[in-house]
Amino acid sequence: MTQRLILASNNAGKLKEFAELLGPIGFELHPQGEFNVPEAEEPFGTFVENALQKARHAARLTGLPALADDSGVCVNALGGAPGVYSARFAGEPKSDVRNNAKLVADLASHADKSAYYYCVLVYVRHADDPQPVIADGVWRGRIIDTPRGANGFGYDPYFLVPDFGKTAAELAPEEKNAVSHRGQALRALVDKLGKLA
Ligand SMILES: O=c1nc[nH]c2c1ncn2[C@H]1C[C@H](O)[C@@H](COP(=O)(O)OP(=O)(O)OP(=O)(O)O)O1
Ligand SMILES: [Mg+2]
Repeated sequence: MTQRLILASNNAGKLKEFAELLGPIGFELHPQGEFNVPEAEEPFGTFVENALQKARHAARLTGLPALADDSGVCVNALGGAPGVYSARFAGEPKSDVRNNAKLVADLASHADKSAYYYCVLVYVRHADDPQPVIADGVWRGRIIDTPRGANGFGYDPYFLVPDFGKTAAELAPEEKNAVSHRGQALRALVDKLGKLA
């Protein structure tokens, strides 16, 4: 049986990855934009609080179950920055180009380029769901200063994945989904939903 689900995101890169991951396993996905849901506030200092806020916001405005993703890149030499502030690292309005330029500049004087992507997903059955389903994922790599690849989104052209010798933007979509922070989190979430069903 297919399950209708609102994706509580306006990020086209995320929406594409969710469609690739969830479409084939029986979810009928609707980006929140289809319901004219505006972007939720993300005022918190933790990924999980922001994801919960986004999921509740979409569920409240649509009356449907909602899935939200809050994610970012955490750089060890920068004390975990940009982390939860990844989307607005270089200020408003959000810009991947300026975020990546700032990341490379901030790291220039550091030898340690290690980093990881983090993703937390929150699923709510309705806005006041007392049992949100939560799962997360981590994907380790390092930041390079010259972009490579045209796939993916965000920081992907600068995120080198040692196991592949490629950036996340050089991986095919299915390769990225198989190992990424988002892919890991989503498989864990689906597993939990199955157990609850
Ligand atoms: O796989 C990824 N590949 C590249 N970059 C990524 C990835 N995953 C997260 N990121 C970056 C993009 C953005 O700078 C931030 C997420 O910010 P975040 O607030 O969660 O998303 P967003 O504002 O773009 O869309 P929305 O809140 O509507 O879901 O981390
Ligand atoms: Mg956001």
